[in-house]
Amino acid sequence: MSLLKLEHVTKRFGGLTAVSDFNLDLQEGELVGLIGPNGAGKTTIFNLITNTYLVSEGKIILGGKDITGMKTDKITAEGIARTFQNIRLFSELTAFDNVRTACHLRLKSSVLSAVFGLPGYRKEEKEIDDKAMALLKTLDLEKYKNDLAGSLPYGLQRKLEISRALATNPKVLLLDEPAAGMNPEETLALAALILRIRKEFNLTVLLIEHDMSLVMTICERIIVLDHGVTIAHGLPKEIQNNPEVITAYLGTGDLYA
Ligand SMILES: Nc1ncnc2c1ncn2[C@@H]1O[C@H](COP(=O)(O)OP(=O)(O)OP(=O)(O)O)[C@@H](O)[C@H]1O
Repeated sequence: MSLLKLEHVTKRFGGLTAVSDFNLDLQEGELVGLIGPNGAGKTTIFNLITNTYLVSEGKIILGGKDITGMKTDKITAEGIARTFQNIRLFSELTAFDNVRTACHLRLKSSVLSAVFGLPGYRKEEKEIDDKAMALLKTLDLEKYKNDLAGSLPYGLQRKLEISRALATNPKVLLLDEPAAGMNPEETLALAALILRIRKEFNLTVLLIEHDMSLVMTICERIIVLDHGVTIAHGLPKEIQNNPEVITAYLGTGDLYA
């Protein structure tokens, strides 16, 4: 079943067309890779899906509902979560509190019940603590729960970002270069982790990644962008042998990294 659709999506920044007539039909449960050389328009697509940038043209549809132009927090509530290329954590908060704050995005109690510490609010706070702890466990981060996020090694910060994204109960998870800064061993573990959380949380995943070993191993299909234009779309094997893709990457060495 189709879960997330982008129809003829275009984004212009003044005279620059960062994304041009982009189409995507993400099926429920799929893991799709979005690749392309630097500046191809990949992160812009994430920013369009989450309405961090307003589309210039086109539509974004989630589960049959048009979410184009919807406020970013409503899009989160509709079930889309993301991580960022440049990690965005509260570096002065502990790992636990980072996940807790993300869980609060789904809090149901009113401000009034929070101010007066009413039972409903206290119950919800306890549920949030439990959920945050469970998420840290899922990502093998529980032993770092009291460490400040900013003090964690890069690879662990990336995992903490994923646990924050999961805290909002997403249907669709947008991962923006989750392997950046990871060594080959960590990247291998990340591949297993992405597959595991997809299953455990019934996720549909769109993955931006420069690490081709990761993309080619775990993605079921791949979309390739170059200068905002989709130049190829297919199975990992097809993409690896596509002459246009090889040309786009020529000189970057990324495709066979
Ligand atoms: N807010 C903005 N204002 C103006 N131009 C922008 C803005 N955001 C992105 N761009 C431009 O849009 C193009 C696509 O950028 P984008 O960050 O989406 O590429 P990318 O494929 O994610 O690249 P990378 O792999 O290096 O992260 C680039 O030319 C970039 O400079």
